[in-house]
Amino acid sequence: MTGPDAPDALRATGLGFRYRARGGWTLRDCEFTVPRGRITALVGRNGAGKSTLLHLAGGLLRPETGELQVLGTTPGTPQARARVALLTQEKPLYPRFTVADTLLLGRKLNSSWQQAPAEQIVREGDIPLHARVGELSPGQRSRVALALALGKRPELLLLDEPMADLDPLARGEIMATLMSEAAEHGTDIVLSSHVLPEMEQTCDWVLLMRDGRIELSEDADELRESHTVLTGHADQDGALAGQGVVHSRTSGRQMTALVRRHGPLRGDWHVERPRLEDILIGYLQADAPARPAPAERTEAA
Ligand SMILES: Nc1ncnc2c1ncn2[C@@H]1O[C@H](COP(=O)(O)OP(=O)(O)OP(=O)(O)O)[C@@H](O)[C@H]1O
Repeated sequence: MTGPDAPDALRATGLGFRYRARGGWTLRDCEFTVPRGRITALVGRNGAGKSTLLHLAGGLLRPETGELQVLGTTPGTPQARARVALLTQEKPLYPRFTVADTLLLGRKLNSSWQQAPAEQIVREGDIPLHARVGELSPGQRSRVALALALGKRPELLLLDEPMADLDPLARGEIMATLMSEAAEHGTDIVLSSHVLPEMEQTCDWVLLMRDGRIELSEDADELRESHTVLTGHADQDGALAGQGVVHSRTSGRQMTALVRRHGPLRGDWHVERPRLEDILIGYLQADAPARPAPAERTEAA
């Protein structure tokens, strides 16, 4: 089901999780929605909790507190498994199987299996169908794992750094295939990656994690609209009171700041519209979540 009444691609309320061996909370108080029809960039520093969140969404882990829904269903249930595909960093494949055997297994296990997109991904990588998976390079194995995930023709595709070991040309091809899948079949994609420039053209929703919490879950264009990069004399930083300063740095007398605009700007600034990449880097560089404007603090008090 799509349209305004369709369940969200992802919805979390009070979501918390901890690994038993570790003790402390890995995810805490996560509240967010990702609407349908989006290609989502899942970003955050190493250890922020991205893989854990994707494992929960794929049904490999269970929440300790709260709830996470995928397409309106509980992850890991047969209904969710039929509609959601998760590609983890481990990319579990049978090394003794040939590529053809691997795709055949995908076909046998999935009633919605589509051979054509799966084979396309493999052929684009010049991977012989008779090659054994265990003898492929890591990048080639990534391709086969992606082929398996796409062949399932999922409604929601969860990808955990799927292209980390692919060469730049392969990355471009895979991205293009993912985009055309999303456009043709309305596939929702959540893509965890540290390669921010790749997110610029492809992603239209951002899920940004910090220390196990969700800091942003927002439309990419709204983020671009609401943020500004300011450059000016450092002695006027007081003029930024009331703005949401995400991150700033001073070099000599010059200050550069990424700001979430709240009302008119004071001071004498050179103003630039940031790319999505600039915004994400600003949030990742910040030591703490962006300060709310004082007006909001007053309301909340
Ligand atoms: N199986 C596990 N057992 C115990 N702790 C774990 C396990 N997997 C991850 N963690 C811990 O949970 C935290 C979040 O890890 P996670 O892999 O979800 O982060 P991430 O954002 O995906 O990181 P990266 O960008 O490095 O892939 C980290 O502190 C990590 O050490």
